[in-house]
Amino acid sequence: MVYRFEKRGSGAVFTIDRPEKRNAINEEVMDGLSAAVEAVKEDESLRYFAVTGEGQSAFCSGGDLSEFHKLRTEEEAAPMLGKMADILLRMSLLPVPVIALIDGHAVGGGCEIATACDFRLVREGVKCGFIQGTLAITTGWGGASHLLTKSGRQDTALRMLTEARPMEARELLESGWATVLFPGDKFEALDRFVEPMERVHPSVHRAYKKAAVRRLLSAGLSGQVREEVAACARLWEADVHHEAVDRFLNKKK
Ligand SMILES: CC[C@@H](C(=O)O)C(=O)SCCNC(=O)CCNC(=O)[C@H](O)C(C)(C)COP(=O)(O)OP(=O)(O)OC[C@H]1O[C@@H](n2cnc3c(N)ncnc32)[C@H](O)[C@@H]1OP(=O)(O)O
Repeated sequence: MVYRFEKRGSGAVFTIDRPEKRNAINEEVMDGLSAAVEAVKEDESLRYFAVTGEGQSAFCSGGDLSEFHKLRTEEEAAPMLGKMADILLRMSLLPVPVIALIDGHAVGGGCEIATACDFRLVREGVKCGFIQGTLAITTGWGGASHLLTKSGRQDTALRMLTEARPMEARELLESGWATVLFPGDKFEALDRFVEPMERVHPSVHRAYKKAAVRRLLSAGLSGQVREEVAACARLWEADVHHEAVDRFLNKKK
């Protein structure tokens, strides 16, 4: 199994379990996350949903380039991008707070998954970034739309996207992307984070989350995500993108 979905205390945790691939996302992980999102949506006993990655090397390294490199054209890339963008959109609209528990680097689509969450708990020393630009593509899973919709400062958000570099944890906190930084064990950090929430009746969380969802939808998030998928698919088929992915996949050969 390349993922785990488990209840934990008052919440549920989805763990991407491909540490040897730095928790890169393939179709099987996508299907697992999609099913987990549906299960959380239907389970009224849950107070939160957390997403994390196995091990401390990576939260998630984005799309599995060895698998998705087979997609060559705009028409081939668009369904894969659209599928994950839809899963992340549904995750962001869940009726409970959604938490990214980031214990290792989050790059590319990994950074998009984290951005689609309501909160980002980042271990000190970890780096996160929208590095897609180094592969001559934009974000294709809706990450830029989530970032630009939720971010207080458009200049900060655009800088993160256009510089396309992994950022230090301290910088991520200062930019407002990271909610908190934590030292040490990720589940202790998660428990510390949810403990004050657990003193409040869950119906209050659900009511506030509904207000947050209304704000996202009234800002036109769904349509922006669709446009983002299409823009990434157009760039995907260019030689400059395929050459950059070849360089990554062949770097040790
Ligand atoms: C497709 C959607 C698109 C989007 O819409 O956002 C994307 O996500 S584009 C993908 C962006 N991701 C990348 O460019 C890959 C980034 N990976 C890294 O920068 C590094 O791997 C890391 C996450 C910083 C970790 O570095 P390190 O600990 O030094 O590990 P290695 O680089 O040696 O990797 C170990 C192993 O894992 C393979 N790997 C890593 N990431 C991916 C990936 N995204 N897809 C496929 N495989 C990946 C890497 O090739 C190594 O394999 P072996 O050489 O066989 O051990």
